Order: sequence, then C-alpha cells, then structure tokens
Amino acid sequence: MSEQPDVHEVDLIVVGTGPGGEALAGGAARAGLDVVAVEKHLVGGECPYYGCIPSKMMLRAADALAEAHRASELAGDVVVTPSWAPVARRISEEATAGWDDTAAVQRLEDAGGRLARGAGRLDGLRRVVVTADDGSTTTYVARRGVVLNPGTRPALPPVEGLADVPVWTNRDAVRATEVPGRLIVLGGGPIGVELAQVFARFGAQVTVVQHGDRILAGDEPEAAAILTDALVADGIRVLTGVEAEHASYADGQVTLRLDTGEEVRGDRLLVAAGRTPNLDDLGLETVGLDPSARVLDVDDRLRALDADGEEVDGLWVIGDVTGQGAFTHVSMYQSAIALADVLADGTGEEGRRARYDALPHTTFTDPEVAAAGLTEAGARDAGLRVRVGSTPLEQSSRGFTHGPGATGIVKVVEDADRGVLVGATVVGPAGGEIQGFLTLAVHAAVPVAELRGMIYAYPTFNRAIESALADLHE
Ligand SMILES: Cc1cc2nc3c(=O)[nH]c(=O)nc-3n(C[C@H](O)[C@H](O)[C@H](O)COP(=O)(O)OP(=O)(O)OC[C@H]3O[C@@H](n4cnc5c(N)ncnc54)[C@H](O)[C@@H]3O)c2cc1C
Ligand SMILES: NC(=O)c1ccc[n+]([C@@H]2O[C@H](COP(=O)([O-])OP(=O)(O)OC[C@H]3O[C@@H](n4cnc5c(N)ncnc54)[C@H](O)[C@@H]3O)[C@@H](O)[C@H]2O)c1
Repeated sequence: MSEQPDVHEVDLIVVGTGPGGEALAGGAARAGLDVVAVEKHLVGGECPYYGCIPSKMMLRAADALAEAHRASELAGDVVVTPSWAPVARRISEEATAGWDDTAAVQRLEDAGGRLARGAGRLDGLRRVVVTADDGSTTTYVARRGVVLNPGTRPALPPVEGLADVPVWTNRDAVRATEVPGRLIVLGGGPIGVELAQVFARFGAQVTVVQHGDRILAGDEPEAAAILTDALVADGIRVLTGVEAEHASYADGQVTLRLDTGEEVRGDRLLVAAGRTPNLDDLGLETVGLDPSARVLDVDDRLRALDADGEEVDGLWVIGDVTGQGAFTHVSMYQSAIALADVLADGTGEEGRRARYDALPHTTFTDPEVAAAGLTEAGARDAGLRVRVGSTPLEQSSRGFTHGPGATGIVKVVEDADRGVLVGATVVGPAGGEIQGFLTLAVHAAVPVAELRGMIYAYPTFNRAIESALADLHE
C-alpha cells in the first residue's frame, strides 16, 4: 500500500480506548507495531473517569460513615458529620485529574503508540476515518487490522416525558459536588444500588424504582433479598415490580409517576436502567455487520463474526459490546487474548482462548454481593443435576465476632454429576475477596471432595465456605 497524503498506513487501529483498548494499544505498540488509538473522549474509557474508580471511592467513603455508626455499638461513641467535599476532591484530584487523560495519553506515547483524538468510523475492511471535533477527517489503513472497543453509554428507558427531564446519569453522579436532598434512582442494577447506598449514607432521601421483581436481577435471589434489607436499613425506599409511567420536571423538582398511581418526587433523578452500546455510528455496515446490533459476535480469540458466523477479515472486538459481561475485568481479559492474536499475525501460533464459565463480578455495596459462574436457576436452566448448599455468614464464628454489618451468605452450586462447583455467591463484608477463592474453584473445576478435605483458617469469613459445602443437597 502506498501512502497518500490524507491516508495514513499503520499496523493496527484501535477504535475506542476503554480499559481493554487502552491496554491493547499500549501492548501492541510496546511489541513494535505502529499503532494508532482513536478516542473521542478520554483514554481509559468509562471505568477510570465515570465508573468503577470514582464509584468505588464514593462507596469507600460511605462505608467509612457506616462503620463509624457501627462503632458506637462496638467501641463507644463516635460523632461523624458527613461531608461530601473529601469525596468530590478525591474523585476530581486523585482519580480523574479533573477528568483529564494527559497521563494516559503519555503512557500510550511512551509505549510508542499515538492517539488520534476524534470519532472513529469503519470505512470498509481495515480502514477507519477519524473525525476530529473541528470536523477535519483523517483516514487510517491498517496492515494487521482494527480492534473495536467502543463501550456503552447510559440508556434512557422509554418513559414518557423522561427525555425532557434533566436527569443524572453515572457521569453526573460521580461529578456531584453536593448531595441532593431527595434522589430518585431509576433502575436497581449494580449502578443503581451502589450509588443509591452512597447518597443515602451521605444523607439523601433515596427511592429506588426497579421494574423487575427484585434488585440485582442477575444474582441469586437470596443475595438480592439480603441487599434489599441492607438498603432499607440505610433508609432507602426500594420499590420493585413497579413501572415508571411518566416523568416531569418543574421548579427544580422531578416527579416520577408510577403505574401504582404514586408520584415520587426528587431533587434529582439518576437513570441507571442499563446501557446502550456505542455501535450505531461505527460504520459497521461497511464491513458487513449490523449497526443496529446490541452486541457484536466474536469467536474465542475475539475475532469479529458476521451473521453467518464467518470471520470478518482483520477485525477484533473487545469489551462491553461483546455481551460477555459489562465489566472492566472482561475488557482486560479479552484485551490480552486479542493482543496475542494480533501479534501472532496468523502464524498459526496457538494463543489463549476466551472462556467465561467462571466469570466473576462484585457489586461493591455494603454488604458486597459477589458471584462467579452460574446461579442455581442458571444451572438448572442449563439442564445440570444441581445440588446447592448455603450458610448465613453471620452464623460463622467470624460473623459472630464481627457483629453489626456481618449479615450475608455463602451459596455454592454444584454440578452433581461432575462433582464440581459451577457457581458460587458470597454476600458479606469483603464478599468479593472471599469469593475469589470460589472463582478459582469454579475455574479450575476443583472437585468438591477436594474442597471439603482442605483446612480453612479459623475464624475467617472464608471458613463459611466449608459450611456451605457441608450443606450441599439436591
Ligand atoms: C458507575 C459505573 C460503575 C462501574 N463499576 C464497575 C466495577 O466496579 N467493576 C467492573 O468491572 N466494571 C464496572 N463498571 C463497568 C466498566 O466501567 C466497563 O465494563 C468498562 O469500562 C469496560 O468497558 P469497555 O472496555 O467496553 O469500554 P468503555 O470503558 O465504555 O470505553 C469505551 C471508549 O470508547 C470511546 N468510543 C466509543 N465510540 C468511539 C468511536 N466511534 N470513536 C472513538 N472513540 C469511541 C468512548 O469515548 C470510551 O472512551 C462500571 C460502570 C459504571 C458506569
Ligand atoms: N461493581 C460492578 O462490577 C459494577 C458496578 C456498576 C456497573 N457495572 C456494570 O455496568 C453495567 C450497567 O449497569 P446498570 O446498573 O446500568 O445496568 P443493568 O442492566 O445491570 O441494570 C439495570 C436495571 O434497571 C432496571 N430497569 C431497566 N429499565 C427500567 C425502567 N424503565 N424502570 C425501572 N427499572 C428499569 C432493569 O430491570 C435492571 O435491573 C452492569 O450490568 C455491570 O456489568 C458493574
């Protein structure tokens, strides 16, 4: 390919730099490829600037308040006056550098890559047109191919009037400089419950409106029930099985009318009702893919597949838009596998293949809700002969000594025919850390007999796993 003035030839183009895209672009550049990363907003994507990191800083602060309150039951009087200022400061200064990605761009350039700031659009195979904010365009053509990592944006559910209400999304919530007096949270998924608990603990009067019959629909029902009780104990109204019919805004106040006839009023409405994939303006049709798709099909090396299951030449896709779980660890996991495949360059070298049977996640509420693999219902739906075992965390010795805040559960799901765990859930303090043990058990298919035969330190929370295993029954 001979280089034309407005067409730049490179080895690899990465469109969208979520956590996985950023890592892949840097890794490919360090390996010696000529890489251009295309980003229309901030290098690093949603997680560091508007997602995981700021929300976890908010939760850390909210947990500190809750622990201070618990201290009076355990250790004497603690007077704590909540202040949002340190939270806003940590997010602005420590997490996001004022929502500035200079450091990330520098990392990419230090690795030998370069950034094209603008919106990338496929223009046929291995070809991307980048439109900068000033409207100017640059075309890149890639010898190895293109990696798509465009991520998602908050979805606005089809509630009448909602489009005319100045709502908060996660992006506004993490930039908040003060706590709203009354907050309505539309959606009881991970974003909704995490942020509801944060603002409630900082004094907001919070109502969660969830149209499904429970919060955290993807988790075990027992986990959702424990978390619901915890949120209610934080003073949150948790409304489930209700539909928001109409939203309106007047005089600084949002009103949400529910199908029960009730009108919920708030100073802010946080919409946390799922995500819309950024696939609509990527030029997917120019490579034979459907631009209205909600997810892009990929094989286990993250190579894009068309509607007939055929590989699209020189195209990889990673991150939330692959539909394998909208988590940073999925984006990063896929990034490493796709990078190995890009670097192998069709040499036939066998790299790692993606598998998701032990995919973990943790919702960082208090208590944390952590799980890996299948839920009990998921295992039954998969046609497995299922045995389950569970134990309340507060009845473990550690839970008993811990006292307030120890409520939780360990639940394990066994494929009885294979004698291995196929799923596990831990709800409790540091639930995500305890759960890591069970993720390994599911991932490595450690026989249940082996798990039962090992020694669990006394009195740890993870020792409750032994009790859950002892409870396994059909
Ligand atoms: C409030 C919140 C809390 C979260 N907490 C956690 C958590 O604790 N743990 C966890 O694992 N996950 C969490 N997530 C999810 C996590 O943020 C995402 O799964 C993660 O960011 C991975 O997304 P991604 O790689 O698909 O891309 P994203 O992070 O969505 O980034 C995609 C990037 O592509 C850019 N882009 C899109 N289209 C184009 C284009 N055409 N041209 C150029 N650039 C483009 C976007 O500007 C963006 O920077 C949270 C999300 C939210 C919103
Ligand atoms: N700790 C974590 O790992 C973490 C934290 C936050 C987000 N995330 C990721 O980000 C993704 C997006 O999070 P999310 O919470 O926005 O999405 P979600 O899709 O997981 O949950 C949205 C919830 O909103 C409900 N909902 C949808 N429309 C509604 C309506 N009109 N009225 C009331 N409720 C409605 C849904 O039933 C669902 O329970 C998550 O799936 C997760 O993968 C992860």
